[in-house]
Amino acid sequence: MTDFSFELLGADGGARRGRVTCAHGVIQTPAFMPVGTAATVKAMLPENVAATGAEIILGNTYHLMLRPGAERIARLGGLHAFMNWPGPILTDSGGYQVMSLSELRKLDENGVTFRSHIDGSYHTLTPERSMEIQHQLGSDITMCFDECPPYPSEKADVARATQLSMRWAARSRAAFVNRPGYGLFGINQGGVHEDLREQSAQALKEIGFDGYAIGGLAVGEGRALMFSTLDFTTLMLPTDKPRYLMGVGKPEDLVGAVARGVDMFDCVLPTRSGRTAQAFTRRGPVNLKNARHGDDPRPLDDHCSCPTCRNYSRAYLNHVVKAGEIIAAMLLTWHNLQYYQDLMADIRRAIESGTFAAFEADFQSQYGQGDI
Ligand SMILES: Nc1nc2cc3nc(NCCc4ccc(CCO)cc4)[nH]c3cc2c(=O)[nH]1
Ligand SMILES: [Zn+2]
Repeated sequence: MTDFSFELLGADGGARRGRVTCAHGVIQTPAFMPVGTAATVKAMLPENVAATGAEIILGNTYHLMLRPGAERIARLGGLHAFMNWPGPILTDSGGYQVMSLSELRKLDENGVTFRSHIDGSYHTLTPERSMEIQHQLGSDITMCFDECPPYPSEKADVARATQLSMRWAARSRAAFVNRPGYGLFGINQGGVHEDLREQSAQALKEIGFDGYAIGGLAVGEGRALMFSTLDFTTLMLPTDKPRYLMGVGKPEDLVGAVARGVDMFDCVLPTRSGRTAQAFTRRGPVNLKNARHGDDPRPLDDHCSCPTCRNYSRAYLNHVVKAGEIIAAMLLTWHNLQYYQDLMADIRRAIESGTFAAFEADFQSQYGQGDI
């Protein structure tokens, strides 16, 4: 079995081109991970997710522990077999989802106790339990158990949450089952504060991880503050390990974060938008509910090779969206995931050819022009 590894293949300014090797395959970076929260990338068959070019997907400890249960998935052969996704899977550790989805009961040094948003039953997550669940799922990349402070927060509370998260990172590392091909990522915290980010980066590097995520962002701070925080945070992290910006983001966020040294991303935006009639195109987002599409025979994006753009008109998409047809979610999700993967492929090619700065300028001039 090959070891978990990251190869830095090249760089262009702050942008990096790399390759992650793990048990279930190889991931070209910069990479975007479609979100498969409840063991499904919503409205997509796994083979069609792969057809978009996605090489790795994200799963969630929080959702799968509540339903159908981590032990049950383990008995059925693990998450890859269960959901029929043969490629790499990264799982988030649950802390962020507890805070954003459940009725929190208690957070203390040991972990969090909460009520399920599904049936109100009580559950506890600790670093040790989160590691056990992600092991039972069979994740290629396990995330440390952390606390993501909300935005805005008093600096003192960000400091408290950051220091707790670093103690939990050490407990996560100690509880993680080391296997060739399987990696554990630390999660840098510190809000928008350079000194707290530095303390967190030092603590994580002393423990030692296979990759370093940047947490605590995409929590409402806005793009400018996210980018200014990235400007100093990525430089604190090891250059020879993958850097993963959690929960990001819009196409403009991806391009700007790659420019600042980020290698991996995940976001629910392309899939959630696919279910709410929003489509991404190289000229910006398009709302298919808009009546102006009702007679438009053109495809969504004539540069896109996805089945939606090859076989359907905007008029048809407008119709099935307004009719609330299931095919609307299928076609728009497929297109959005293809758009995100094509954007990442274009980014990787631009870094390889040393033209990323021109790519970023061209992207910004075209995107957001509004749809014709
Ligand atoms: N373990 C851990 N996980 C995280 C997940 C995150 N996800 C985000 N942001 C997602 C924001 C987000 C939420 C919804 C939509 C679609 C509708 O607009 C898009 C983005 N920030 C995040 C921070 C953390 C973090 O520190 N630690
Ligand atoms: Zn398309």
